[in-house]
Amino acid sequence: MNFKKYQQYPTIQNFKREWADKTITKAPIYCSVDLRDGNQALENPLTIEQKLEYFKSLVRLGFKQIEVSYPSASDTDFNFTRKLIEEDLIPDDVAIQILIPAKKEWIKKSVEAMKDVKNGIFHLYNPTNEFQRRVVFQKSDDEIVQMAVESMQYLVELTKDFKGNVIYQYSPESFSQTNLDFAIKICNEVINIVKPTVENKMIINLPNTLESCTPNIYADRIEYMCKNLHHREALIISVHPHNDRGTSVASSELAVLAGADKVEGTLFGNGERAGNLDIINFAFNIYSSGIDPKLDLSIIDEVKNMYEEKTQLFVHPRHPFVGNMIFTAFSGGHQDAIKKGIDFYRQSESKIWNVPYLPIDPKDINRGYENVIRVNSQSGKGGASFIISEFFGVNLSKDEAIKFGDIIKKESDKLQRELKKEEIINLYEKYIKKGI
Ligand SMILES: CC(=O)SCCNC(=O)CCNC(=O)[C@H](O)C(C)(C)COP(=O)(O)OP(=O)(O)OC[C@H]1O[C@@H](n2cnc3c(N)ncnc32)[C@H](O)[C@@H]1OP(=O)(O)O
Ligand SMILES: CC(C)C(=O)C(=O)O
Repeated sequence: MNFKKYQQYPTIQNFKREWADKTITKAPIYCSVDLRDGNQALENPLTIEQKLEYFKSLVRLGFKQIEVSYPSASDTDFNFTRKLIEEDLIPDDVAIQILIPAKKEWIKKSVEAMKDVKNGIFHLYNPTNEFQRRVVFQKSDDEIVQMAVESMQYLVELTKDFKGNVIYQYSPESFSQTNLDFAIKICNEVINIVKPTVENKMIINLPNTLESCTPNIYADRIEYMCKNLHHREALIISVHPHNDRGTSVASSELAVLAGADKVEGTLFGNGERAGNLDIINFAFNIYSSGIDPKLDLSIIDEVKNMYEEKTQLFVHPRHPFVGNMIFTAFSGGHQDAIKKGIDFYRQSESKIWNVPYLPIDPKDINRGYENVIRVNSQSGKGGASFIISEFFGVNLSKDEAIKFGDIIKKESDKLQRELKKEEIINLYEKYIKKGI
C-alpha cells in the first residue's frame, strides 16, 4: 500500500473563517438531482414512466427544485423533459432544472427541451480543474474561461424570449480540485454575462465533484467563494457534495454554515461512486434539531419503497433515520433505557423527545414502537418485559421480569438466534402466566 502516491489536500492560508461559530437555523433550498446525477449512476437508467413516478414522489416529499434530466444525453431525457412541460405535470411552485454541457449543439438541444417551461433552471457546467483543463480538454486557462463565458452568452441568447421564469445556474465542475482563485475568476466572468440582480438572482453551484478533503476545508472554500464572488447579494450559492470520503452530510452542513443557500443531493445518497449527498439524511438532521425540514419526511417509507423498486438499489437496514432496523435494539442496556424512556415520555406528556438511543420518535415516520425492542441473547429483562407489556398490556413485577429475562436469554443463547414474538409469548404463557 503505497500511500505516498496520494497528496494532502491544500488548505487556505491565513483564512479567518466565520462559519465555525455559526449554527444552522433554517432549512436551505433543496434540489433533488436523483433524475440526473442519480440516474447517470444506475446500471439501468430510468425509463420515462419510471422517471415520472419518481418525479411525483419528489414533489410529494416537497422538493421545489428538481433536476430532471441531461437533455442532450438521450432521447429518454429529452422526451421526459418535454412530457413534463407539454402535459403540464409540473406544479406551479416547482422549478425543473436541466444539466447542460458547454458546447453549442448541446446547449441548443437542451434549450429546445425546455421550450414553454414555466419555471426553469438552466444549469451550465464545464470542468475547471487544472488537470482536466490540460489533459482532458487540452486548453489554456483562458480558453476554459472563454468556453464558460461563450456558452453562457449563447444560453442567455437562446432563452431571452422565454415567457416563463428563467434562472441560470453555473457550475465550475470539479470545483473540489480547482484552484480557488481560478474558480472565482471563471464564476465572476460568467456572473458578468448573466448580470443577476437581487430580484433576479442566478445560482453559482460549487460541487464537491470528487470529495477529497475534510468537511472543514470544504466549508472554508465555500466561505472564501462567498466572500470573493462579485454581487454576492444577487447570487444563490449552491453546493453539490459527493460522498467519496463518506462525509458528504457533514460537508453539506458545514457548507451551509459557510454561506450556502441551496443544497443538491439525492434520496438515500444514490449517485456516482460512493454517491451524492443523502439529502434525506441531511433533512432528518435538521428535523431532529427542532427545525422545520421543509420536506414531508413522514412519507419516507413509501418513498423508500418507490426508490428501491425503481433504482434496484437497497437502503441499508442501519441507514440513518430510515433503515428498517434503525429503531431496533437487541442489547439489554439499550432496551432497558428505551423502555424507561418511552414510559417516561408517555407519562410525563413531555413535548420534547428525549428517549435514549432513539434519535427521533418512530411514530414521526409512521412506525410503531413494536419493533423497537427485539430479543436475543444480548437482551435482558427490560426487553422481555417491554414486549409483554406492549403486546399483553401486562406489566411484569420486578421478580417476574428477572425470572422471565433469564428464561428468554437462555432460550435464545441455546438456539443461537433471535426469538420470534410468538416464541416469547409462548414462554411467557408457559413460565410466567401459568406460573410453572
Ligand atoms: C460530474 C458530472 O456528473 S458531469 C455530468 C456527466 N454526465 C454525463 O456525462 C451523462 C450524459 N453524457 C452523455 O450522454 C455523453 O457523454 C455526451 C452526450 C454529453 C457526450 O457524448 P460524446 O460526444 O459521445 O462524448 P463522450 O461521452 O466521450 O464525452 C467526452 C466529450 O465530452 C466533452 N465534455 C465533457 N464535459 C463537457 C462539458 N461540460 N462541456 C463540454 N464538453 C464536455 C469532453 O471534452 C469530450 O469531448 P471530445 O469528444 O471532444 O474529446
Ligand atoms: C455537474 C456537476 C454539478 C456535478 O454533477 C458534479 O460536479 O458532481
